[in-house]
Parts: sequence; C-alpha cells; structure tokens
Amino acid sequence: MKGVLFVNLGSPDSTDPKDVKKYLDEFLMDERVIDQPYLLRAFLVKGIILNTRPKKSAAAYKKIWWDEGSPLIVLSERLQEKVQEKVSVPVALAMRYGNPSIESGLQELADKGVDEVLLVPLYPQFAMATTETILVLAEEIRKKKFPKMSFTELPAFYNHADYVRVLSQSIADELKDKKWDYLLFSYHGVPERHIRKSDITKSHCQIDGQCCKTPSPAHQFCYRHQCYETTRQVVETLGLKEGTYSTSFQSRLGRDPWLQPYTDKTIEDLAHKGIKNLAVVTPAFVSDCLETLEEIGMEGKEEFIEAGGANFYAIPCLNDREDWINVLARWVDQWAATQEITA
Ligand SMILES: C=CC1=C(C)c2cc3[nH]c(cc4nc(cc5[nH]c(cc1n2)c(C)c5CCC(=O)O)C(CCC(=O)O)=C4C)c(C)c3C=C
Ligand SMILES: [Fe+2]
Ligand SMILES: [Fe+2]
Repeated sequence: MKGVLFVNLGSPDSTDPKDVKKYLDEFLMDERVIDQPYLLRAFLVKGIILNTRPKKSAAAYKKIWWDEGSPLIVLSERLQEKVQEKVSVPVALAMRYGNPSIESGLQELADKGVDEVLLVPLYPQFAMATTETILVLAEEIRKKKFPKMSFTELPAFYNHADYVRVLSQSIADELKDKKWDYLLFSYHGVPERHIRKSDITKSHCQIDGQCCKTPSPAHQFCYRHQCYETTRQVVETLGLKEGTYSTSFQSRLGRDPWLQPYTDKTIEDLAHKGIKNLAVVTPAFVSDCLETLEEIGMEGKEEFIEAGGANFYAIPCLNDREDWINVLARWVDQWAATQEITA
C-alpha cells in the first residue's frame, strides 16, 4: 500500500532556552549542516555556539511563537491535514530535527499498512543541509526499522511549472493593492563550500556569476543554480522589468563565506539607492518560520526603514494556500496512480 511522508526542518518544542539548545544541538551537529570533522564540529557547536545562541534564538522565537506552537510546525500540520483531505492514500508529517520525528512518521504510515512511501522534503531547492540530510536519515531508519518499505523521493521542484505558477500567483495576490518599487527574492543561504561539495562534476560550480547560467548536470544538486532559476521563472511569469528585482541570501552563521549577496546588506543598499517601497519574497521556505517572520518580517523591515525606506512588505510563504494544497494533492495522486510526477 502507498503513503506519503512530508518532511520539514523542525522547530524547538518550546521557546524555553533549554528546548532551543536541545534543538540547535541536534540541528547543528548534523554533518550536512556544519560539515566539519566530528571533533571540530563538536568544539564549534557544543564549545562555542551553544553557549550563547540558544538564549538569543529563544528570544527571537518568542517574538513569532503562536498560541498553538511553532508557526513552522503548525503550518506544516495544516498542510498535511488539508492534503490528506484531498487524496486517498495516507499522508503523515515529520520533522528532520525535533518532533514529530521521521521515525514516528514512518511508524504512523507502517501502522496503516503502508510499504511504499513517497518522501516529500518540503524544500523547493535541493541542498545538502536540507533535502539530502532528510533522505539520508530516512534511508538509515528504513534499513534499521522498516526493511520491507520502499521509498520514492520527490525531486526538487524549484522549476516545476505548478510550483512556479502558485508562487507567482501568491506574489501577485499579495502585491495587487500595494504600491511597490522593487521585489527582493531572499533565499536561505548556505556556505559556499556546500555548493562545491554537492557538485557531482567536481569542477562546474565556481560560484563566479557564470556557472549557474551555463547548463550542467551539476545543477541537479546546485542550490545556487536552483534559487536563481526559481527567481528567473517567477520573473518571467510575472513579467517583471529588469532593475525591479534581484536575488539575495539570508541567515548566515559563522565566519566562512556564504552565498552572496547577503540579504541584510542588500536591503540596506536598496534603501540607500532610494527604493522606498520594498517587497520581499522567501521562496526557499514553503512554510513561514523564524527566518521569514522574524529575520525578514521584523529585522529586515526595521533595517529598511532605518536606512530610509518607507514601506516594507514581507510576502507570506505558500503555507496552506488552496492552490498549493491542490498542487501537492495532484502530485500525490499522480504518483499513487503512475509512480511518476510530471510537469
Ligand atoms: C550552518 C548553519 C545552517 C545552514 C547551512 C542552514 C541551511 C538551511 N536552513 C534552512 C531552513 C531553515 N533554517 C532555519 C533556522 C536555522 N538555520 C540555522 C542554521 C543553518 N541553516 C540555524 C542556527 C537556525 C535556527 C535559528 C537561529 O538560531 O537562527 C529555519 C527556521 C526553523 C523554525 O523553527 O522556524 C528554517 C526553515 C534552509 C532552507 C537551508 C538551506 C538551504
Ligand atoms: Fe537554516
Ligand atoms: Fe553554479
């Protein structure tokens, strides 16, 4: 019997710094997130980051937390429930870090008799720190606990016509009655090193401005290419004029070079260049979360206004929009009927 597991990143169980510390420990000790040898990673995470970050992150989480819990978890639950209402196979939800775990999601499906699972990492663009770590952990759990199960992986959908259409529509809906001058596409950043590690050709990704535009098999796993391609396709769909949009990368951590341009600097530069009405869309996330609600919606807005901007519009993620639910339900139905998902 077939079933589906949606997997998102995860959040702490509460905004208590102790829970935030536990969550960050699991998250940052992942070798695909902080990709250093174990001893160095343990020193960086347990010896340095976890001494100060949990308190700071807990304060940020407190600003966005809902009565029902973490926005990312609540919105992912709504997504799972609404897709479940539209499809005939069981749909479960799991988080890569924290709860509900991938093991509990697979157990829920196994208890319903599922032995063929469509794994859906809830990330439009592939990254080692997101999609890959989900697939690797799910496979480890499958081998140990559910050896009779088989998996199909939903490929990154950054350029899927359905996804581009609903993302474009969500932007158009949000901006239709607003006066805006510039649309910034802000994606979660990753260290540049991650891009090179995921390059299957071992030579294509130079992060030089040209490689991501030059066709290559490396792009199947190039987060940077996939982000620029999402932007390009949405720009084409919406008919945006050159000079009214750009792409940037947010949420960097540590001293290594991360993908540039950085969102915080870009927001400031745009205000200094005279942009008064700025809209920001965050297509690396399908559910609103700390990085969209606090980093963009609060910090980003403050930076923009302080630098001379007037109006700042943070465009919500796809969350549980009906057209997005319909797209996911259609992909699930199509896979359940044919084993394939096509454009
Ligand atoms: C080395 C550190 C990090 C990498 C690499 C990274 C990649 C990455 N993350 C997301 C999506 C999300 N990240 C979120 C929070 C978050 N991310 C990092 C660090 C890295 N992320 C940290 C330390 C945190 C926690 C909060 C903080 O202290 O700032 C979230 C939000 C979670 C929530 O509960 O709301 C998401 C979602 C992507 C897509 C990505 C690479 C492409
Ligand atoms: Fe992150
Ligand atoms: Fe590239």
